Amino acid sequence: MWINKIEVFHLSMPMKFTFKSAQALLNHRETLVIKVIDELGTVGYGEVVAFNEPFYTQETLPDSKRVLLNRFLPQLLAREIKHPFEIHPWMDNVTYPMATAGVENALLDLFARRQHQSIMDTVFHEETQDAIYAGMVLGDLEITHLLNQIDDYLQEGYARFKIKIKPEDGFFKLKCIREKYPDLMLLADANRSFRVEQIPELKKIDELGLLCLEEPLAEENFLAYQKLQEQLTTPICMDESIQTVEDLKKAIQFKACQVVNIKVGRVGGMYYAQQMIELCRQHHIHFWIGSMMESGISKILHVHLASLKDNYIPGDLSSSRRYFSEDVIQPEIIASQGLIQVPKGPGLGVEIDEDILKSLTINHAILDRDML
Ligand SMILES: O=C(O)CCC(=O)c1ccccc1C(=O)O
Ligand SMILES: [Mg+2]
Repeated sequence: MWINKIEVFHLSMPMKFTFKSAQALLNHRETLVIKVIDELGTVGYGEVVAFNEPFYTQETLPDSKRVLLNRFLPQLLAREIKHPFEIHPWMDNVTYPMATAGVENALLDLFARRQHQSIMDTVFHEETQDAIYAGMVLGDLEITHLLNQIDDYLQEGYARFKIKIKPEDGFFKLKCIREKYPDLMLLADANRSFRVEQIPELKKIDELGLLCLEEPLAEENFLAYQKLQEQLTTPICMDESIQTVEDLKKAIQFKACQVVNIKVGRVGGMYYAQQMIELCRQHHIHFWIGSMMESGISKILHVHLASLKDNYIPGDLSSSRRYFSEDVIQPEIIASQGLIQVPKGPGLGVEIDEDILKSLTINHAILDRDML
């Protein structure tokens, strides 16, 4: 197939509240939506989920946008493609995993639509669930607010909660939650905020029966993680510490973690996400699906991935309305009684509302094969 036209929509989505983690404050979300159109007029969408600031990983949205418009997208228009994964040898997934993933995801959506297949059926050849359990992520909130939010979302049907923590009060908050809800499915994400001297705090957290502890250490070496995992019963979960398949192999070799949070953008696309899932399966590492406060285009892809039957826990996947007052996909994502339906149609299985997409766009670029 040939890609004849590519559109890049730079979105700015106002958030309904300010999200706070150990590393960042976020009150609006910018991403890039990539729309690809082939010679038959088939359309596919993908999203580049880099943040404006490098608080999570190194790639920033201005970097992704520059490399896409100057290099990746003109190169894509210039070659025939038999399968979306063919882009990986020449797109730089180490420096620009999120840009690469956005392009690959758009091509996969298009490719699957061409084949009249769901995006999961084009990549994985296995049975999947029709619905998945939703999971709520709560930022670093003041304790009474945090407990109230848990009450509210429990009533809405959410059963799994992830709390963003920092060294100063992470144990205190988790202990309060545990006292009120002894059986809650609970995990914590420290986003690399604990220094090695603060390991005693992590040992206290270890007593609270968490499903896993995500990215506890500021230390970026797997030996430190190995030593920590030896001292903890709670499984350590890696997120931003694993960006490439090589990183995952190293983490396995070091026994640095027992669990991996998979996000398609962070790892450079479904091609790598699938390789990582297979590696996890071979080495008895648990995996589950994260999220990045993105629009429905990337989030619904993660809903699809979370439909693999051996996910360790429900993902960071909640209703579109949790963060945004409107979503660019139709139907939007709805967690009802704690469940999200997995779309069945071709590609991502959802339609894009171009009116909403355009209303959220702050910059729009069009590349055409005729212009090469
Ligand atoms: O999308 C969500 O619901 C929040 C998920 C989350 O915690 C997160 C969101 C953006 C960047 C990094 C992370 C993370 O898991 O560390
Ligand atoms: Mg995380």
